[in-house]
Amino acid sequence: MSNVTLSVKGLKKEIKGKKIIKGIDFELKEGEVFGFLGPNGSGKTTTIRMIVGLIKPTAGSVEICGYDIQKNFTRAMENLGCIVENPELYPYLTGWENLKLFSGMMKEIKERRLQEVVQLVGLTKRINDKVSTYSLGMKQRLGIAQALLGKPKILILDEPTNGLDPSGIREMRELIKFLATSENLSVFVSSHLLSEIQLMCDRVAIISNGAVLKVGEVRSLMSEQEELLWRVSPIEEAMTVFTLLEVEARVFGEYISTPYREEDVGEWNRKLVERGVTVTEITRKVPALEELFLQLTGGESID
Ligand SMILES: Nc1ncnc2c1ncn2[C@@H]1O[C@H](COP(=O)(O)OP(=O)(O)OP(=O)(O)O)[C@@H](O)[C@H]1O
Repeated sequence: MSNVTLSVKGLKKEIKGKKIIKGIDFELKEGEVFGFLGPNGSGKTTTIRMIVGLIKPTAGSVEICGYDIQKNFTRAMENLGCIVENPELYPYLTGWENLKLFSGMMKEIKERRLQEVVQLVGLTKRINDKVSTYSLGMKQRLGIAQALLGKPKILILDEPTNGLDPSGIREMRELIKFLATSENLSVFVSSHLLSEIQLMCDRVAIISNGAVLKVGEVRSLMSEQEELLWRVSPIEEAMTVFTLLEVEARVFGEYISTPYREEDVGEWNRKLVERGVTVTEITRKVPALEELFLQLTGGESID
């Protein structure tokens, strides 16, 4: 997992004097799902458009498998598959015909590869049906199949679960994780939903206002356990109650800290009150990643 496939350094974009991307850096490694998380308007799409060569950076560099996109564009792009806006599909053709047409525009794609990508995205049964009969999730998967035809090392997906129903979201998430592990692909996924990133990514970069605020492993950013802080009186009596309940509790200044267990909070509170403890406040302390994202979004875009 240590081979770097994509390296973004000091990337900036200014449009009409407005600094949209303010010098961002991150790397993608082989076989990982990398989340690009930020509220709407934070600069995710602009960054992606620069990575895939749709717009030119004002400054900085993008290297794909060691090829600088400014100097070696074709070589760089051979290693990259992407769906930036909606995938280009012809609804009156079948899935297979769409793939065939698309592969005709690329060099040396064998029929065998077409079959492989169809299988990878789980469309074998429906591939000979017209695309107009596909669900949005199936269209997205066909788009991913197209993007995989040239055996890229990196797959870039801009908000891949947007507009999908819950089962479509789950399937897309599973597919993304599967592609990273089974094909050793680096998958770059942008999203404005923290919950999505938590469920499918190994690492995450958080972008706000055109700047990357944090890059890190999702697991370590999440590992800070969720806690409950109890403001209670008297503290000693409350500690006795938690001990009797076999809850791991510790005194924390004027508070008692316990693990957060949604299903038990009511019961613990009742037991405290029964023993004559006054509970004046119960606060849930969220993990670092969620807290940071809540601050960025003002709590609005979070699921
Ligand atoms: N061509 C442009 N001209 C002027 N401003 C632009 C242009 N493209 C993007 N912007 C501005 O740059 C900022 C970042 O936009 P961008 O689309 O990259 O954000 P985003 O994170 O992808 O959000 P969303 O998910 O809403 O698309 C926004 O404020 C947007 O209005």
